[in-house]
Amino acid sequence: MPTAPNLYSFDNPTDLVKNLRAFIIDAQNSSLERHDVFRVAVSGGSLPKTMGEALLMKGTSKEDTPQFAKWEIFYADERAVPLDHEDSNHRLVKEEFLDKIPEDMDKPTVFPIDTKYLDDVQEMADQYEKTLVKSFAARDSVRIPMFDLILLGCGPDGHTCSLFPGSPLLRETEAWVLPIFDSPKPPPKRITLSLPVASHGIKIGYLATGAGKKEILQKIFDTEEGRGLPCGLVNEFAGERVSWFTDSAATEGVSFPSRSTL
Ligand SMILES: O=C(O)[C@H](O)[C@@H](O)[C@H](O)[C@H](O)COP(=O)(O)O
Repeated sequence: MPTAPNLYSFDNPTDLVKNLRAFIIDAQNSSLERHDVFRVAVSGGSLPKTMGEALLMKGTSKEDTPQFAKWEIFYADERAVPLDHEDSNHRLVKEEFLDKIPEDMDKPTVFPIDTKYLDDVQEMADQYEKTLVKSFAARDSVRIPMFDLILLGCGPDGHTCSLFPGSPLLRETEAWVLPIFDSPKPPPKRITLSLPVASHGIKIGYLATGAGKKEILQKIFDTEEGRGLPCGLVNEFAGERVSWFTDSAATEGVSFPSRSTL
């Protein structure tokens, strides 16, 4: 029986960024000890900017420094648009993080979508799944890929990745990557990790800050209905493997009992 997710609520953005960094570096260090590679999946939204802020701070020791040469970055969800399009999650990650990595540091290996398949999102999802198979199955022969870290956001309706409330995609048990043709959040065509993969990370970090997240966090943590929303399902399946990085504006009124700081 999984134990409850961790909900960290910070009073100021600097503390949140520092703690998010510690969480990511800790996940990196234990992954490198285990298999000498750090496989991370990231979402879009507000996450890439904060992730950039967290990882571009100077480290104080080797243990406190990102070893980017060993990082493999995948997309937890991506919009079916060119990589330099304003809606592209890859563009966001590139501008907010990758392009800002100092010259004297190594660069992560990044796996963007193949834009050959922009007009065929089913094929795009299948091809992205093949990219995962190459990285995971060859090394680990796994049924469900287990990312070392999955960094996600939470939409105002409780969606996560591009898994939206009520979507039949939430029932998927086999595929690793799924196409979306009619996303309620634009743009409509996307690909996303399936729920089993999104909730299978060794560590899962959520970023949800600001008063705009207050109602949905209350719902997810305090109501039965919220526990059935995509973010609530990740909480339920992954339990203590999930850590929420939030601020006081977002958690005001949440009565979740194990609220704490790192
Ligand atoms: O590409 C996307 O649309 C995202 O991956 C999506 O799942 C996002 O993470 C949430 O909508 C939260 O977004 P914010 O962090 O901007 O609220």
